[in-house]
Amino acid sequence: MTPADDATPDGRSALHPDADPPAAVDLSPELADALGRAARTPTLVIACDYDGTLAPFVDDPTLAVPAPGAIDALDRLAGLPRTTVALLSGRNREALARVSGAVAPLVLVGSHGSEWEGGFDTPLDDDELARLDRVGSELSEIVSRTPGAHVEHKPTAAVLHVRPVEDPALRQRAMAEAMARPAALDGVFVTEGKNVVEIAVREASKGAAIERLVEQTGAEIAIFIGDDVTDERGFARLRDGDIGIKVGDGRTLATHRVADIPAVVGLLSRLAELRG
Ligand SMILES: O=P(O)(O)OC[C@H]1O[C@H](O[C@H]2O[C@H](CO)[C@@H](O)[C@H](O)[C@H]2O)[C@H](O)[C@@H](O)[C@@H]1O
Repeated sequence: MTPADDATPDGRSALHPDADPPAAVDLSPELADALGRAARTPTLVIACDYDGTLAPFVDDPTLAVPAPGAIDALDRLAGLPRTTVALLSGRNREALARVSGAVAPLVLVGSHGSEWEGGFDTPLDDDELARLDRVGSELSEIVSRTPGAHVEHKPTAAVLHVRPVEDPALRQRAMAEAMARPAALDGVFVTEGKNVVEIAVREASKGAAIERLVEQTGAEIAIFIGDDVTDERGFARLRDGDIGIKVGDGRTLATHRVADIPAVVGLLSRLAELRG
């Protein structure tokens, strides 16, 4: 099925009719203050990670739809003056568009910040293509011996997924083999995420993507919300006065934290009310 096959007349995917927004959420006083400041700033960028931030984790990445109210809150914000809202994901851009159902004016940035509306700034050269092919083959060989595992192929990376592998020993073995072999090749960039090892032939950073959004818009404040280790590269590049929000547990460079995805939807809705 192509993206157009399941599109509704407004261009949004029929996979995700938006549901009612969640109940109001309790925010820390510090985060409530920060949102107030963001609401009053003339030009604002809001960048959100996707999986684990707007969409709950599921075994099949093609079925990871947004939480109820998430896209609605982002749409409300994106409809406000001088407010740029981006989905900033490790997924390739086409997959991000399909699962999220997000359409313009929401900005979609894929492949950990390196894939924009016009594609990649520079296409892969022959060496990179050959390396990507080898990484994909080696991961496929590991998958052939690991029931439940699968490989996700992206324009600049291949990803080993082990979330559906029931046996923890097999899961661990597959991850270890990926780290010992394709991830150890010269010229690859490795990211260990939640039940995934991603092996890319191009380096990408969500931090650089946030900086690009800020540069394009002249935003005084950028908000970045994310849950995974890859999102730390985004938090690390925020400026004084920007607002980093970590979702869930774990060490982080973010200045604020919320418990879960419903809290993300709640804070986005609150921000839309304050700025609207
Ligand atoms: O940067 P993100 O938007 O958070 O994307 C990170 C990776 O997300 C996807 O994998 C994760 O979600 C899957 C679906 O819920 C889950 O099965 C997997 O275990 C998670 O790691 C996506 O498939 C990857 O390509 C992204 O890099």
